[in-house]
Amino acid sequence: MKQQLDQSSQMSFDIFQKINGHEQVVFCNDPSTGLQAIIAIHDTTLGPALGGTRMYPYASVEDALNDVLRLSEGMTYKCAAADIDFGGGKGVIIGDPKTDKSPALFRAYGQFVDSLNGRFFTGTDMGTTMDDFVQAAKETNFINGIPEEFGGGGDSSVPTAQGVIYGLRATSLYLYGDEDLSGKTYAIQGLGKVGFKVATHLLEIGANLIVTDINEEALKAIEQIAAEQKGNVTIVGSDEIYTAEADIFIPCAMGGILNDETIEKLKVRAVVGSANNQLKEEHHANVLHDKGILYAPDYIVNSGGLIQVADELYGANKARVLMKTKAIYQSILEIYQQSELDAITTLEAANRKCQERLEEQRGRNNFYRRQKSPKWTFINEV
Ligand SMILES: NC(=O)C1=CN([C@@H]2O[C@H](COP(=O)(O)OP(=O)(O)OC[C@H]3O[C@@H](n4cnc5c(N)ncnc54)[C@H](O)[C@@H]3O)[C@@H](O)[C@H]2O)C=CC1
Ligand SMILES: O=C(O)CCC(=O)C(=O)O
Repeated sequence: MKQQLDQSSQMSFDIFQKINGHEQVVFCNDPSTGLQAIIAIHDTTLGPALGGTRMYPYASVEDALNDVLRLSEGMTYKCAAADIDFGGGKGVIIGDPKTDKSPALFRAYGQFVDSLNGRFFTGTDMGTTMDDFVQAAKETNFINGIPEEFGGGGDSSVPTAQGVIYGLRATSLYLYGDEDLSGKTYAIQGLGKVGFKVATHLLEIGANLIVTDINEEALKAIEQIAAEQKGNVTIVGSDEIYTAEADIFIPCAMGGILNDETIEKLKVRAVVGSANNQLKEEHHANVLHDKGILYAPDYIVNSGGLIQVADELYGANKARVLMKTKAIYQSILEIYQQSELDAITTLEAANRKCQERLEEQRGRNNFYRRQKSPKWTFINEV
């Protein structure tokens, strides 16, 4: 017995070390549906936690935990940067989205979300779709980004993709003195919900694309659109995307793709994409900076989806969503300018801005309670 107690106290210690900086981490286990999920709530200084739920065939529980911890922390910064009264949270479901999904699994997940009683709101992310969350929404009200006919604000990847386009325009203005995106070449990694919309828009305006995806159907679909529009698309392998001769690299798949190995290969002038946690580690922002590659902080570029789902919780308003999404353009430009002025990386410039907002608000309410709904601070600005 003694030995068992010692072991368990050792384990608790390790877990608490690992989740240090997070308020709450919930392990969700439902053997009958096969659901194994982790929900992480990083910081509710600004309001209840908000963040999508990812489904991915993680190689280990530790990988899943690492991912959800980092993603939820990113959401705290994303909310602060977008001036949204929500905090950082995220969910991950361990499983293959192609083979392990079922309506029952998402209903079981919905029950776990409901058990948090409003401390965590969630919806789609990589590997999950609106249909999945229509199932989850049968069990809880704390779901967003579902179709309008089910009471949601619709597909959040639409404003996310719009935000990426605004980020690209700001980058183009900063680098080339002209925000026009046509005629340039873009390397896109991932043609899913966000990447496909970005690619389609760029083709429509006459840009050249170099694309990669592990999903053959997505590649065929973009080829077809290019053929219809007489656009220029080159398909490359997963590794070749890093050596693509392009103006801007647009990562729209998984995180950690900007690392020692890949940055070395990059031939682009800037990186502007939707993928969360693009930098493998924070110091990779310096590696990019030293190489003269402009990095648009991911959590600012990809905040369009968050802007929409946060708005939805107060009654969806498309004009307000578009207005706030457009602000990504100005935010990105300001971050580039601040980084140049202070001779710091763009990531540091963005982080400083977020830390200031968090500090300013910390005294107000440092632990969200459901009885105290956050107040919408953004009134009649449309
Ligand atoms: N959907 C949204 O509104 C938001 C998405 N994001 C982030 O943007 C990224 C993309 O999200 P979604 O488009 O929603 O996901 P998705 O699951 O719809 O699309 C991801 C695409 O990447 C492809 N992919 C996966 N591994 C790959 C690899 N090794 N090489 C090339 N392609 C690969 C997949 O086949 C898929 O087509 C994720 O990192 C997500 O967290 C961030 C903010 C909001
Ligand atoms: O886009 C969403 O649906 C929610 C926000 C989110 O999870 C994200 O920005 O990563």
